[in-house]
Amino acid sequence: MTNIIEAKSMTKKVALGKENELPILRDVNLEVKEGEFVSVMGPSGSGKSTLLYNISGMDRMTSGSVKFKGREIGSLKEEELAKVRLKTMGFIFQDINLLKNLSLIDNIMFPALVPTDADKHAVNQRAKKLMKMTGIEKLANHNITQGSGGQLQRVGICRALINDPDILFGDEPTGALDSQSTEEIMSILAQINKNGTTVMLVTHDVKVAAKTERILFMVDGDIVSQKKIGKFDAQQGDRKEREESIMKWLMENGF
Ligand SMILES: Nc1ncnc2c1ncn2[C@@H]1O[C@H](COP(=O)(O)OP(=O)(O)OP(=O)(O)O)[C@@H](O)[C@H]1O
Repeated sequence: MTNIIEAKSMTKKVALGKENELPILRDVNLEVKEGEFVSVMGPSGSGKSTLLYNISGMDRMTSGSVKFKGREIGSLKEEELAKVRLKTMGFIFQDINLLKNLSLIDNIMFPALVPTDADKHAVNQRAKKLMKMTGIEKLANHNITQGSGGQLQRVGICRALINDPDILFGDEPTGALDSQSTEEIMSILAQINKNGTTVMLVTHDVKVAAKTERILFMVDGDIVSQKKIGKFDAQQGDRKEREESIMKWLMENGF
């Protein structure tokens, strides 16, 4: 299978006062295959979010190489990079950041209406289809005060998918949700992945990681270990074994 992401010797340093630099990513190498469902775990402050932001071009790495679909993103100008992000990457976060003056469906449509020649009707149809897929079609004309956390995260997912991205990045997308909503969001993400979209999530939650197929473990700005567990299939009934094997592996890695 082709790599959608290939990162080599990626470093990120931030200035600490006038003369010191703090390394946040240290020589990270990473490959993600098209269609994979990957999660990133690790202690707080180990650089998980920074990794996600730097491979997606939301932040600029200090040195190294990141190829997205074979294209070096570090060499793209800001405007070109913004286009790549808008058209080929979707992002979901713990804080969903919806616009409060827009209805939920308008929030979802928003990223697709950035190009001035966008076909509004087609975008509206796609937004409705996504809302149906995530089970929130009845909330189209509601505003953000009228949805639960889980429902609003589904809105966030629909918004992230409106431009039909190749990859969906999530930074703790279930971090603020109860266990039932977390389950529902993970089922939706699994379905999206099954439909062909690559998914990469940062999570602290073993139950979330157990629904992904490969887990990366970060310590002090580098990926120090990884565990492949294969795609999750709810029918197989091995959820507990998956969670236990991840916990064991995390403990072996000193987590
Ligand atoms: N712009 C910045 N300036 C200074 N320090 C930063 C900056 N960005 C990140 N850091 C530091 O780099 C480290 C890694 O941050 P990051 O948010 O990537 O970690 P994380 O593993 O995602 O943590 P958490 O699980 O707590 O969200 C942290 O110590 C953080 O404080």
